[in-house]
Amino acid sequence: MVTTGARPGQLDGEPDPPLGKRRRRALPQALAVAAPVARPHLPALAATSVLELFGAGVSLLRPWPLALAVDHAIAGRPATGLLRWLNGFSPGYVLLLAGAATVALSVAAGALNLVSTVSAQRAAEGIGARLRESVFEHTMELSLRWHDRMPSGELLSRLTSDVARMLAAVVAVATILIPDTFVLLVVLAVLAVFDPGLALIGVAVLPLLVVLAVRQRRRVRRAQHEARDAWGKLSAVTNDLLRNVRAVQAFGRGDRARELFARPNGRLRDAEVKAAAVSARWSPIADVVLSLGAGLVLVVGGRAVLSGSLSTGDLLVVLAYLGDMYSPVRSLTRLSSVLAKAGASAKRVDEVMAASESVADAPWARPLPERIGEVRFADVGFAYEPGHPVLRHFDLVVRAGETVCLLGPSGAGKSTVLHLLLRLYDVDTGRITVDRSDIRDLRRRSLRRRIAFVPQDPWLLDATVAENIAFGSAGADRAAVEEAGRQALVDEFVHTLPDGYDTTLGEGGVRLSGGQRRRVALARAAVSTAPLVLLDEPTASLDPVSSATVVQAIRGATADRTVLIVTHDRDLAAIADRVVVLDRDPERPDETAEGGEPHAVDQRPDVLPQARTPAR
Ligand SMILES: Nc1ncnc2c1ncn2[C@@H]1O[C@H](COP(=O)(O)OP(=O)(O)OP(=O)(O)O)[C@@H](O)[C@H]1O
Repeated sequence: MVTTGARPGQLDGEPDPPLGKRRRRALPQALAVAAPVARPHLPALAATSVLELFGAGVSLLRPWPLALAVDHAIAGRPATGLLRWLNGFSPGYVLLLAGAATVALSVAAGALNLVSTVSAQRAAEGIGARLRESVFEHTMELSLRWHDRMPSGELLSRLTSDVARMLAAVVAVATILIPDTFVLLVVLAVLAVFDPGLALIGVAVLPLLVVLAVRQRRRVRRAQHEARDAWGKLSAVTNDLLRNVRAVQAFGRGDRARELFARPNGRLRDAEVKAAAVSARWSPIADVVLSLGAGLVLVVGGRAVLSGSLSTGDLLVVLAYLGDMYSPVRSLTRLSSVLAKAGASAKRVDEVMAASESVADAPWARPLPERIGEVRFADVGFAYEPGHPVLRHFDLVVRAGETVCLLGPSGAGKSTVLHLLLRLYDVDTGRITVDRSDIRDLRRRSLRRRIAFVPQDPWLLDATVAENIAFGSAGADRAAVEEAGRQALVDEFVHTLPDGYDTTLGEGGVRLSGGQRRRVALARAAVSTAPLVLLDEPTASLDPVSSATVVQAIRGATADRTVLIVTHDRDLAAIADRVVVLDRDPERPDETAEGGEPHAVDQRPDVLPQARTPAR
């Protein structure tokens, strides 16, 4: 479980320092991000590496049947050492044995490779699932200010494709790094024992290769950074356009949407082409350098065969081992490219994981009791953007059991008042108290559990009507859901849906009308037994008859509860015990784009909106 916490002394809204100033290099960064979630899968990865080692060991035996066939069966040289027992057999039989051994070694190596690849993939998928879970959990804890800055499409691309690239690196490390390093070392040792001179000639090209590989890795990483960023931007734009497909079609602006899509799409194409070219350039370079070594061995070894100091079979074995050595060298340099890609992705995932802007619980935070009394905003100041205050010196008291209606012009900050009480954002100055306790000293979860909230844009999940209503209260059973549906007039339309309360609503509740969505959101509040109810324009987009019924329903559902309503609806305002106008103070200078600063004015509901009393 990855926990989120603000840096000591960090406030909500205080952004994290620029990444470059505090982050690690790409590879350690990849390890730092993946290590905590990879730990439980380390035994499986270790088992994979052991299987790969066996596979590599079997592969290393492959040249020997060839030498057997050439030297003993074809050239007629007597076998020595461990193979002396073959001398009693005919050349045909030795050839048969060599052929059978070649097949058997291939089958064994293939089987080991299959098992190890499946096992590595399984471990990697386990790590991936946990990593995605950790990143997701972390983002759920991050402040809305952070989410306001981070486009959801960009976040989605980090959560999915960047994590996938990191997994590719995990699999590659288990299946390439460890076994191939082993193969390389064994082949070097065998070559050194077998023919030290030829071995030295063969490996002389390796330092050059290492220098080139390091330079290549840097280039790949840079190109991959650009490509990953381009991916993120395209995802963000696509997500935005898809979410607004109705607006695009309604305004007939498919051309503009195509234009908006085409720009990041083109940039991604260019970035990917560049990244692919950088990666592709490597393969021929490595091959040329390696063939240089093999060519030298062929010349020097061939001369030794001609002079009789080396057998043809031995030269073939040296060349085969050089081939065996070059193959892991090639894959190790390719691995460096995979790691560079993973490093670029890890940086993007780490950027999310390292974000610590959260409306965090204070270490001393305590739970809020079940029953709550007075809610007070005292001299509250708040700005989404520095220098653009939305609320300043805002005071409001809502007593236990009271229904208070918040009125005011669009943009005055009414919804913001509700968001601050929910601690979706923290106040910049002043304080909000519940029963004299500053809400920053209370556990967020307990605070939010004591509040039923109907937002202005009802957020519905792609789930059934019943599941959407039950979202308002963790313990709600079917009977409670249907009762809440009855109270919020969901009953009126639910029977027209194909599966009633079990109808899936589609993304964002797209299968419902605006008014129907609002009723489902109201039912969410009705099903909750929270003592404090916050309603943001609950009767908007309802027809007058439904609105009147909903007003009555709200009355019934909120009896004995403390209610704060934001509305422009006079009928709804009439049920309030008190009306507070959140206005912009005309006597103060215009410091915001839209006018003066907002302040609260109490009014009696029956004299709306002319008469005003001084701010509380
Ligand atoms: N996430 C945000 N980031 C930056 N500014 C925001 C954000 N949300 C709201 N604002 C700004 O804060 C101001 C108050 O917004 P708020 O939604 O509280 O107004 P409101 O009184 O509820 O308006 P309405 O009656 O139109 O719903 C507006 O000027 C708005 O542009």
